[in-house]
Amino acid sequence: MGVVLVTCALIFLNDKVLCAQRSSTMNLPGLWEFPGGKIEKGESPEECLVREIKEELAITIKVLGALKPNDHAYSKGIVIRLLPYVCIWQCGEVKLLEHQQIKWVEKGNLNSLNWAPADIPIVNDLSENWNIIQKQLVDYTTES
Ligand SMILES: Nc1nc2c([nH]c(=O)n2[C@@H]2O[C@H](COP(=O)(O)OP(=O)(O)OP(=O)(O)O)[C@@H](O)[C@H]2O)c(=O)[nH]1
Repeated sequence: MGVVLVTCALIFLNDKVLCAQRSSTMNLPGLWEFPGGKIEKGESPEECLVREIKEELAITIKVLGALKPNDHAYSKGIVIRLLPYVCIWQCGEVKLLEHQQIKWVEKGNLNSLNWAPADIPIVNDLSENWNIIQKQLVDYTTES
């Protein structure tokens, strides 16, 4: 059985990360996710993320590094491999082109959202590594 590769962006702005709620026209309506989408033929994960985030939220991001992927088997035998990347917001104003709403969420509130099942290990990993990621982001922004 094939595995569907899906990228997702953990977009940071200061000490918050962007979380997006899937709308009624998407599958898993009402559940929260990190925005992104399926990798197209010939695309790198980073290229996919930059494209998807422009398509979904109309903003430009910079992809900084990968976190641990998570495989999840949804019903109907579909397995998705969710590939999370730490990103920073670069420019543009968020427009909701597909999602119902977004929230900029701090570490302590991540668990209050109703996450898509495939995202739960990623949210846990993010919480555990939050301080390390924050330090890398500070180093990146002071260097550039
Ligand atoms: N983008 C994204 N998709 C996720 C997450 N968690 C999760 O289970 N998914 C699932 O991964 C699959 C791909 O997501 P998508 O529908 O956003 O991908 P896409 O934009 O390329 O879709 P399309 O083929 O309908 O245009 C969906 O089945 C979605 O429910 C997540 O955090 N981010």
